[in-house]
Amino acid sequence: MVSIEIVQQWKATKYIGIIGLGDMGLLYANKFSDAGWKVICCDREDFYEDLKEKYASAKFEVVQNGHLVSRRSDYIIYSVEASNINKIVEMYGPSSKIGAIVGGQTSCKLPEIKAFEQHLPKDCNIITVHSLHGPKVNTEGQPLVIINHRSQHPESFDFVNSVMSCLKSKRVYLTYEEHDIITADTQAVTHAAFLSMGSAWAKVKVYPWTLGVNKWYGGLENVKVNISLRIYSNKWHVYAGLAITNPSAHQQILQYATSSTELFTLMLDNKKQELTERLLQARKFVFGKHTGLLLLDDTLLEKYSLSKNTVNDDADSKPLPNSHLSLLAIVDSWYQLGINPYEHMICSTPLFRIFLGVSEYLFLTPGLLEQTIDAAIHDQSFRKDDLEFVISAREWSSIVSFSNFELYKKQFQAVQEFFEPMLPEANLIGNEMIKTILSHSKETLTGKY
Ligand SMILES: NC(=O)C1=CN([C@@H]2O[C@H](COP(=O)(O)OP(=O)(O)OC[C@H]3O[C@@H](n4cnc5c(N)ncnc54)[C@H](OP(=O)(O)O)[C@@H]3O)[C@@H](O)[C@H]2O)C=CC1
Ligand SMILES: O=C(O)C(=O)Cc1ccc(O)cc1
Repeated sequence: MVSIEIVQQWKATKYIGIIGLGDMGLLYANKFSDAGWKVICCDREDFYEDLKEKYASAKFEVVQNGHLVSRRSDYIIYSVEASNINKIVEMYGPSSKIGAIVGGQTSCKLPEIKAFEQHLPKDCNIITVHSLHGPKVNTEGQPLVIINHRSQHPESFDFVNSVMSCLKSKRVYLTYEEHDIITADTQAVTHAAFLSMGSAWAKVKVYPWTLGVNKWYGGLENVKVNISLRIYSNKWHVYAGLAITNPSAHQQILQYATSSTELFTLMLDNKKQELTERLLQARKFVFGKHTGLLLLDDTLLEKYSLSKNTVNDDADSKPLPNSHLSLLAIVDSWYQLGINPYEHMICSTPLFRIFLGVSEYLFLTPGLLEQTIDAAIHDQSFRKDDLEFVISAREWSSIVSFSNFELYKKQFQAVQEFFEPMLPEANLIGNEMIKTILSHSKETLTGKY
């Protein structure tokens, strides 16, 4: 433990540098400077005049470029696009102050660490971080991974911990290899599922919340819509970077596409028994040891609908049972890959916890899985949508496997455009939903895992 006096001394004498003043860079710049640290930031040199004006009254300083940040900062954090990390570290890394600590915020650590090892002077320490949440989520209590990769002095690690403590996040100490495997299991596959739902809806040109109480109605459906739109309201490069640059993520996303295809084929072939046996095995593997309360419940989520309809408006129509292929496929994927998702809870994002919560609800609510399998086999209402979903899951998997950033961007932005008019409202409702879920699941999460 470092004494308060030492921390005060560090705050008075040391500088934190942030290269990349986008969403996450700005979050850190505000948090650190509010906590009394001296912070120097930059974004692209072309933006300097605008940024200087925009942040004239901020507590942090804006300078022209990464060279100027690097030569003055004792801890330098690269908060830039994952696909550009090598190029940007190559550019500014050699300007790092002698003995500086260097880290980054990119979501996959292998390319970041490689860039640091290749381009930083040998006297630099490498201690990198990853906040496992988006820029608008309260940092308090969320997981923050800290990777102490190369440090000459124990003090460097204490220093980074002192800086990060103002986020009040739950610090998790891992190697970069552990980090990348876990985030492939959690983040990458979660995004693949919700990206596939969104592109399937965009392809059939359906805003699912507009179909009255017949289809996609109720708590689980609200989660699918809200999270999918939340992802599409973000920047494509965040999702592309974390999936494409992480080799472990390719396998996970491919398995998700394969599970979706195979389960859908069993539905088409009317193989109810085979489908049931496969899903029961998956349930036993993933949820077999589950005890206590569920992470989420359907009624909690009922009110977060974008739909203006209520069941009373349309008393004659009954919601059609969904096959929930997207949720069946994730549990099957975990089973096929031998992944216990609860083991990753310490290092999970809000979206992953919600995805696990709704899957848990589907598999553990008495009778619901059986009812879902029945609908999947006998009810054709979601067949066309499921087909589009399978195609989309396979498309995303191919794009990621071929590491095609351009196609990723094109596909992402086409869907984004389709949902554009709804994104602001969806985000408001989605934020409320996430807040409720997170506060509801806090005790369950910390108590159980
Ligand atoms: N958004 C999220 O939810 C999270 C993101 N991350 C990771 O954090 C990193 C940053 O993400 P985020 O803040 O969302 O992305 P942003 O696009 O908002 O921020 C990145 C910023 O870096 C700037 N930049 C590009 N090149 C340079 C350069 N040479 N010098 C200085 N600045 C430069 C970009 O400018 P320009 O736009 O012009 O290229 C942009 O403003 C990514 O690696 C992402 O994966 C991690 C956790 C959560
Ligand atoms: O919670 C999620 O999965 C998000 O979508 C936000 C996010 C994006 C990238 C990260 O590296 C961490 C969190």
